[in-house]
Amino acid sequence: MIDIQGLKKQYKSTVVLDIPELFIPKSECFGLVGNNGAGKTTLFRIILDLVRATEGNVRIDEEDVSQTENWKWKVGAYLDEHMLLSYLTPDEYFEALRKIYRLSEDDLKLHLARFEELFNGEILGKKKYIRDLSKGNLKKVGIAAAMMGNPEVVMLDEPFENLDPSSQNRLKRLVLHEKENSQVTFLISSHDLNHVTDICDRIVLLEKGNVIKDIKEKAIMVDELNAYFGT
Ligand SMILES: Nc1ncnc2c1ncn2[C@@H]1O[C@H](COP(=O)(O)OP(=O)(O)OP(=O)(O)O)[C@@H](O)[C@H]1O
Repeated sequence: MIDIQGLKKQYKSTVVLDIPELFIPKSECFGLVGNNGAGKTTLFRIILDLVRATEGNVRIDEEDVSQTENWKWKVGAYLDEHMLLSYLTPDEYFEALRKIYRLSEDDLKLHLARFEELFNGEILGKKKYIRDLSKGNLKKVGIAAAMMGNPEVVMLDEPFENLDPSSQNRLKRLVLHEKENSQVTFLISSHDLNHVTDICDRIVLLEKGNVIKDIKEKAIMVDELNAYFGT
């Protein structure tokens, strides 16, 4: 489904990402980990064509993301708050997305009902602008937005960061429920080794832009990562 070939990103003479080959099949819950500056966000930004690779390409269902547009309707993503419209309230924002995705009002209600527990009464009907939300609540809006319109791929950059412990567990349950009930392919970057290993089928570990581990066996994930990170 997502096929990465000969991917390299360079800023001046520094190579920040170098991935000869990486394939992420449909329905996989793919976890991406690595220390600060390892290249996780850069990889996500290249997949979304927010930055261009220096060499190589990313294909989603055979379509080169830097050359075509149709893949955009298959992908939902939340990388950071720049992806939100901060002058709207969350209700206005979801309504705007409803129109973009051509969903009915009932579809939107159904979608948002899935997030009721995660929103914890803090997001909807509050008449508070997105720009005034706490970091955790901003993240919740972004995640709910990324999952709108039945995307085939959902990309979340550090989704557990800034969430309180109950919200982290609620988000985990939400992703696990989605995994069980749909064919969505998740790409999740995280510094939280426990959460990411709990929900992901596979973990790729980046170090200085290189894939140094690609772990597909659930039983050894935690030990392998603890050994690497010294945790
Ligand atoms: N526009 C840019 N110009 C120069 N260097 C950049 C630019 N964007 C990213 N980098 C560099 O690319 C490298 C990878 O950064 P990236 O943000 O992808 O890492 P990350 O794994 O997401 O880190 P973190 O865990 O801290 O969020 C870093 O060394 C960063 O400084």
